[in-house]
Amino acid sequence: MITFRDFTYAYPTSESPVLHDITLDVHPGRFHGLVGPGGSGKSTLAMAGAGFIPHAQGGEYTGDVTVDGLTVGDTSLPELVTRVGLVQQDPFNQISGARFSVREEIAFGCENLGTERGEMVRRVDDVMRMLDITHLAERSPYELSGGQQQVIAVASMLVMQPSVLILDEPTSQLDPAGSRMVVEALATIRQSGMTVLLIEHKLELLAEYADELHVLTGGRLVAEGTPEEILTDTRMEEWGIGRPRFATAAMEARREGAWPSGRSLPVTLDAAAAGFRAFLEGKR
Ligand SMILES: Nc1ncnc2c1ncn2[C@@H]1O[C@H](COP(=O)(O)OP(=O)(O)OP(=O)(O)O)[C@@H](O)[C@H]1O
Repeated sequence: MITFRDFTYAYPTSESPVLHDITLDVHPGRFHGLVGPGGSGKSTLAMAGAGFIPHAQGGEYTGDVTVDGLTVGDTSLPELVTRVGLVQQDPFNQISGARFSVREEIAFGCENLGTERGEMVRRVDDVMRMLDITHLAERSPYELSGGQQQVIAVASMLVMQPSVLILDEPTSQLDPAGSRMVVEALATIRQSGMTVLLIEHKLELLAEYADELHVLTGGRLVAEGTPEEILTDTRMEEWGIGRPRFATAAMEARREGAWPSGRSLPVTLDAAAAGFRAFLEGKR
């Protein structure tokens, strides 16, 4: 579990705080999504959750962040790394450089944690299967595409089985099928009790898989709720986030009188199809 309590933070070179009064609970076994326009502070919040802020970045903060009850500011990074994994935005920066093959790269974190060898091999195989990268096992991580490196970065964190996993746009270089596979794997893995916080611009995927969404604009949390509540919020355009295509299509239809009256806007393809079907049935 991660908690933020009245957390305000400024980088060493910032003139004013980048995050303001963040109070947020990310619960075990729940899949939380974080959305916000560019520059709203999402990556900063991710780094604060993983302890890179303040330990690696420095800066000034007030308030608290805790991971599994440990106050991040008072806990060393090596201690935090055993509990919380961060998949950063640029996968290339996350490759250790210390290993030759994808299999060894994925195992690297477990080796550092001292995981027993048989257990480590089993976990690496499981994660590669889950993310459909078994065929890349003997390749060098450096000769892979950006999208493949992103999947390797996710695998390298999942294999350590942290109690909290924070991912900063892990699908930005992936095609729709690859993106869905990664987000689906996160939704599956959280059922084992892992806490997941995903920063993601692909709203349709959040609509389908997340339990709860948080909206960050200008360094402030301005809304939270279910995907249905957040993604159909009339302020989504004003916040610079947009909305799922299915909600936009239904809004257009509603303006034309072609959406069942009183029915809420859909955020998934299935909900949109059901709405249009209900409208057509009502016409018969
Ligand atoms: N190392 C840094 N030092 C000073 N300011 C920074 C640093 N990193 C980010 N910022 C500033 O903090 C603010 C929030 O940036 P952040 O990267 O957290 O936003 P973001 O929502 O993740 O953006 P994006 O979606 O574009 O990745 C921005 O104004 C950015 O310029």
